[in-house]
Amino acid sequence: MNVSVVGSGYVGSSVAACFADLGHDVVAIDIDEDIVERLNAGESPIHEPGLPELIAEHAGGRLRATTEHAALAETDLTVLALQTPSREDGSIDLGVIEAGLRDVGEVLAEKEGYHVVVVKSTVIPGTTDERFVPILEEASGKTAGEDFDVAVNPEFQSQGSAVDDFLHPDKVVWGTTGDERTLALLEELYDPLVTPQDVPVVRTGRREAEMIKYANNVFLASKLSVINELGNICKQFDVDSYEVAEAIGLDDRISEQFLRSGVGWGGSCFPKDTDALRAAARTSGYEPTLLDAVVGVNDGQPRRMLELLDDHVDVAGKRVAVLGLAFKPGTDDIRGSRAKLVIEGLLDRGAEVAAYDPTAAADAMADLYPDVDYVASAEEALEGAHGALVVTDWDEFAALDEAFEAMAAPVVVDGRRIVEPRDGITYEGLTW
Ligand SMILES: NC(=O)C1=CN([C@@H]2O[C@H](COP(=O)(O)OP(=O)(O)OC[C@H]3O[C@@H](n4cnc5c(N)ncnc54)[C@H](O)[C@@H]3O)[C@@H](O)[C@H]2O)C=CC1
Ligand SMILES: O=C(O)[C@H]1O[C@H](OP(=O)(O)OP(=O)(O)OC[C@H]2O[C@@H](n3ccc(=O)[nH]c3=O)[C@H](O)[C@@H]2O)[C@H](O)[C@@H](O)[C@@H]1O
Repeated sequence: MNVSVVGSGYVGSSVAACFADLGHDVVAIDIDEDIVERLNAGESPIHEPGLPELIAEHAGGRLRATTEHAALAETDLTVLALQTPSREDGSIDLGVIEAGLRDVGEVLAEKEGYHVVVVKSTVIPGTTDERFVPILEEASGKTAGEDFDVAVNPEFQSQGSAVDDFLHPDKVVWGTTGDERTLALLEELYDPLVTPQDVPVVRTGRREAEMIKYANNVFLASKLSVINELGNICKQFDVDSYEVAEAIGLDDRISEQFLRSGVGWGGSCFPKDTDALRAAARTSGYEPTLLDAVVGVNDGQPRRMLELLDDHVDVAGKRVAVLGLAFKPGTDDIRGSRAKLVIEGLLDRGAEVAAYDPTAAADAMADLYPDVDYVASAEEALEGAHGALVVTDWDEFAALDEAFEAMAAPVVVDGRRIVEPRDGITYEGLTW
């Protein structure tokens, strides 16, 4: 089928390439000319394993990109993958997505035939019913449910494994009003994915689909804060929290996944989604006390890391290595990265920070912290350092060995349990 994807960032570019790979003709629309040029040149606009290969294979064939929203008129269905960032107070900022919806609505005004707009962005329950549908009706002059429809289809892919997650999902969620034409188009869109793998499809209402996305992310973030708090308590009692996690993970009701404790969860979504849901809950008159604590524990982890370093060295005026800047391995994204709090803590202490990440994450970090020395290798960061803080679990940090010998004071505080303790270094695990 002919599909348009509006927004070709982290989600949109992988979703567009994956739908093309599933056999659809896809046009990716973005206002960023650089992204459009790269996609049309067969290049990935982001660092994401497997994505360059898919884009190279389909660009110029089933995948094309444009800055012109008018292209969506030639498609049956438009997937919206626009950003929904946080405002200062943590609440969701709908400015970009609402502007994008107006662009879409203006094209729908001219289009003949039924069209479905699929909201893939993460939005607070009720947003599609109460804000998006009226915007589309006003911009198009048409009636939802008659001339066009809006469905909610949240995305559960993780950065660093987005392509694999998209092509092998645990579930697919379709929030609709129950309109048969809309469901038929969603079935056609997802059939090449769900039928061969028998993927569970959750057919639900739009508000429920919106909430399912938050519940999924906030539950996982909460699970991490629980294991981080347990890890902090383990450290007090000289207990290895990873042994504890391995044992409790054998209980199917707990499950082994998302039990890696350490410097905490970051990323483009866990922080913004927990904040947005807390803010929305408060506005609705409900105090989300547990979720407040979930965020509180998370914010405390980088501080604990710095305090562990303080126990061994006074870092004022000394070089300290920060290993890893991306919020997780497999991505160059620094949104919500714990490295920011770690760097800020070190700069506050008057340390000279030498930071390394294997991806282009350093370029983005340099805009925020220009005084940090961004170096080209972990070895270079460690050379002459009076301490090393391991923030991202990149595999290459596990392979570091003799590099620690070049440190001026070999104190390693590991926030991800990626470095092996060894003779010659003072090793502190954050939660073990
Ligand atoms: N990043 C992730 O892994 C995941 C993100 N999500 C959700 O998906 C949504 C998108 O997130 P990201 O892809 O990370 O955002 P992003 O910021 O990487 O991408 C958004 C893209 O939309 C483009 N854009 C902005 N206005 C436009 C317009 N009017 N017309 C066309 N393009 C426009 C921007 O240039 C940008 O390339 C968010 O709601 C997020 O919460 C959901 C699951 C995973
Ligand atoms: O809405 C989103 O954007 C996405 O958010 C997360 O995906 P993502 O943030 O890309 O990556 P995760 O693997 O979930 O990691 C998030 C953070 O948790 C941390 N984490 C993860 C797992 C773990 O055991 N311990 C741990 O500290 C990671 O280091 C990272 O900082 C969810 O896992 C996806 O399902 C969701 O679609």
